Amino acid sequence: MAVYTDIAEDDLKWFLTEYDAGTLLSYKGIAEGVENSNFLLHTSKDPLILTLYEKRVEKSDLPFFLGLMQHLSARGLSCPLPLPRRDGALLGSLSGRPAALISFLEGMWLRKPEAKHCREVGRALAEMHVAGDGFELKRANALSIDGWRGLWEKSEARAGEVEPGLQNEIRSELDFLSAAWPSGLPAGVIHADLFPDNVFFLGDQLSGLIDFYFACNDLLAYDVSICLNAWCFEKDGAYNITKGTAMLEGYQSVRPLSDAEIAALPVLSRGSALRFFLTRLYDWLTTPEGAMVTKKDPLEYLRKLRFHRQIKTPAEYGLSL
Ligand SMILES: Nc1ncnc2c1ncn2[C@@H]1O[C@H](COP(=O)(O)OP(=O)(O)OP(=O)(O)O)[C@@H](O)[C@H]1O
Ligand SMILES: N[C@@H](CCO)C(=O)O
Repeated sequence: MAVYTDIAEDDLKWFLTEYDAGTLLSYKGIAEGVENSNFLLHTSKDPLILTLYEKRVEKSDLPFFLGLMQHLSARGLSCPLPLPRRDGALLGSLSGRPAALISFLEGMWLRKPEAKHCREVGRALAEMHVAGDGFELKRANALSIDGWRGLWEKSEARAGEVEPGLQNEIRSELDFLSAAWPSGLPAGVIHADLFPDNVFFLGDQLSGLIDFYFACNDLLAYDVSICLNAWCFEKDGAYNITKGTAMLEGYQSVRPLSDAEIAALPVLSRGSALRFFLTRLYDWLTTPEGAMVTKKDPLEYLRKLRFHRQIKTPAEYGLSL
């Protein structure tokens, strides 16, 4: 569960005096999520989410994340909107942590997404890419090609505990990706973590995107590859081409991919599978037993990486070329 930092009611009430948020009626910790501590607040006004930013989030990145939500929301994307304090700041401090209040988004995430939902996600991702245009702050992607080797080196010595022989496989994958990584593709603001638990639906209707705390500037098609990995595989590890087609059609109904972006999809998908493999592997090896966080299986992403490695043409993702 993700409530790393507890808050005292009096501290919270004091914190809320800085905002025009109404009076506090109740608050409770939200178990989901792994990065930050989240609380649902009921007040005499609208419900709110209170987020305390934990140690993996750089404080200097918070203006980018919060400003981005404001920017996207102003352009019509359904995403949480940070509530400004009375002094105009978006960020405050509570229980020794940087803290923000953001609007509560209705909906819930889908445990078993279908192709029709993948189409909606593709469309929303493209809408986010278009809406991100003109956002002035910049944030490099620390978890892209230049960051992977360093991340791998932190786990390499113990990687054999997860699967024997991993060292050679990952080293040659890193060499391949360093040589083959595309340049010159369209870039902009990407979400970078648009997994099912970060997309809310009301019935079959997508109601909004959350969790912009990995957002950064990078290749737009890399974000598409993250979504293919996160949405279009079945629990048994098989790629579902119907979901892939729906996702890519949804995306291209808003922002058509260029030939160069399509050609790069297999390499980008290998990269994004490796990225989630590496962060999961690190967490797997370093999170103490008994910690109140559900550890995510790194091998799920190793299997996806192996799938992308044997792709012969991007048509295999479900694109009609
Ligand atoms: N604006 C919001 N409206 C409604 N619920 C929200 C909102 N923001 C967060 N939540 C709730 O809090 C949970 C965790 O949020 P979030 O995914 O941002 O946390 P996180 O710790 O950054 O997680 P992770 O990076 O693991 O996805 C969500 O699954 C959702 O239940
Ligand atoms: N979405 C990530 C975790 C949080 O960023 C994963 O599934 O590994």
